[in-house]
Amino acid sequence: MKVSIIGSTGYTGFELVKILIKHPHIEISAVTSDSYAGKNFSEIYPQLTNIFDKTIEPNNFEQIASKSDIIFLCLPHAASMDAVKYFFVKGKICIDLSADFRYQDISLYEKTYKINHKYPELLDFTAYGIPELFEKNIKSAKIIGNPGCYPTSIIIPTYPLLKEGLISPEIIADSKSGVSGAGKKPTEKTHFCEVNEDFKPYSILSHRHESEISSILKLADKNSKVIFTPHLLPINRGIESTIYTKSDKSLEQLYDCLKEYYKNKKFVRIYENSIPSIKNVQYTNFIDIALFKRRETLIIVSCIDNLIKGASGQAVQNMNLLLNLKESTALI
Ligand SMILES: NC(=O)C1=CN([C@@H]2O[C@H](COP(=O)(O)OP(=O)(O)OC[C@H]3O[C@@H](n4cnc5c(N)ncnc54)[C@H](OP(=O)(O)O)[C@@H]3O)[C@@H](O)[C@H]2O)C=CC1
Ligand SMILES: CC(=O)N[C@@H](CCC(=O)OP(=O)(O)O)C(=O)O
Repeated sequence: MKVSIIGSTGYTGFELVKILIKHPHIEISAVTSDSYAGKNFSEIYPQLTNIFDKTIEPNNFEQIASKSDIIFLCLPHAASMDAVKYFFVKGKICIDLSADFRYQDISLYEKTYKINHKYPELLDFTAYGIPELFEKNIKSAKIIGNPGCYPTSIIIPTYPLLKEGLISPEIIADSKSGVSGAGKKPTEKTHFCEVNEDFKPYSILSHRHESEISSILKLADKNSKVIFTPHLLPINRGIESTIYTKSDKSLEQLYDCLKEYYKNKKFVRIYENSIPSIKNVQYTNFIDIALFKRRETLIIVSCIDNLIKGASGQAVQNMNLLLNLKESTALI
């Protein structure tokens, strides 16, 4: 299969290239960026010198469509919409890493992102891309709304417990992310001097991922309510989420539920005797989860690499499912 990566010069694009050059059934036919068109990809990422030296192309959708079966879109929110529409009409499969196709409820998307969705009719062909939970939908979709990084770390451990009615629907998620979560372009909030040697929450009670998490968890338990507080960690990559809720079930019952739900799911690792940490998942597609309980209070700890399980790794996992390949092809 031939794939193209639109917005390839950003962090998720770079990770996609590194994964897809190892994929036995994939050829990367184009990588794009308007700012770097004409340059060699390895000039931007010298780590790939003599490994992936393809010339970067401009975002000419007609040319890209003519040489691709699958398109990964690594563009900011709103910028993806027109591209997805174009490639969908041409019969291509789109895996969109932005938030533009993550919501089935258009008004919730529009309220959260404060933009109008131009193509609500495409949502009928779209699946939310957590392969461990929505395999059937993903396999028949034409467009994958690849999840946000924080939502991935929170939804995977809580969805089964909510669905089985084992925990309270009121969830508080306290998450910390490395700075690559904010993309390659530094801002006033993310440049080195602002982040280094500091640690703080941001977007308290107003982060856009709260509605994404809530909308998916409501599929498991319609009464679920989420409070989500993100923090910026002075590290490059990785997310740790500490999630609090109540449960009158034993720790063993809760573990049994997760172990049963994810028993054949390679990338979900349930720790019973260790505490997950970012270092254990960096550069991998794993999500590591552990549970702790005192009286009625349940604490769930989960860790992912925001750029792999939280973005590009999960995107390739979704592609593998769509192509009926082994889910873990090219991924560790
Ligand atoms: N970083 C992360 O951990 C995660 C990111 N995501 C999402 O994935 C997407 C990509 O993120 P990331 O790689 O971090 O972003 P980056 O900012 O690192 O890269 C963005 C890419 O998109 C291009 N681009 C930016 N604006 C436009 C535009 N208006 N039109 C066309 N191209 C544009 C840039 O091209 P140029 O070379 O021209 O600058 C660059 O190639 C985003 O939607 C992000 O929210 C999802 C999960 C996790
Ligand atoms: C550290 C940091 O800034 N993180 C980003 C989330 C990145 C991500 O996964 O999300 P999207 O694909 O929804 O952008 C943020 O808080 O906006």
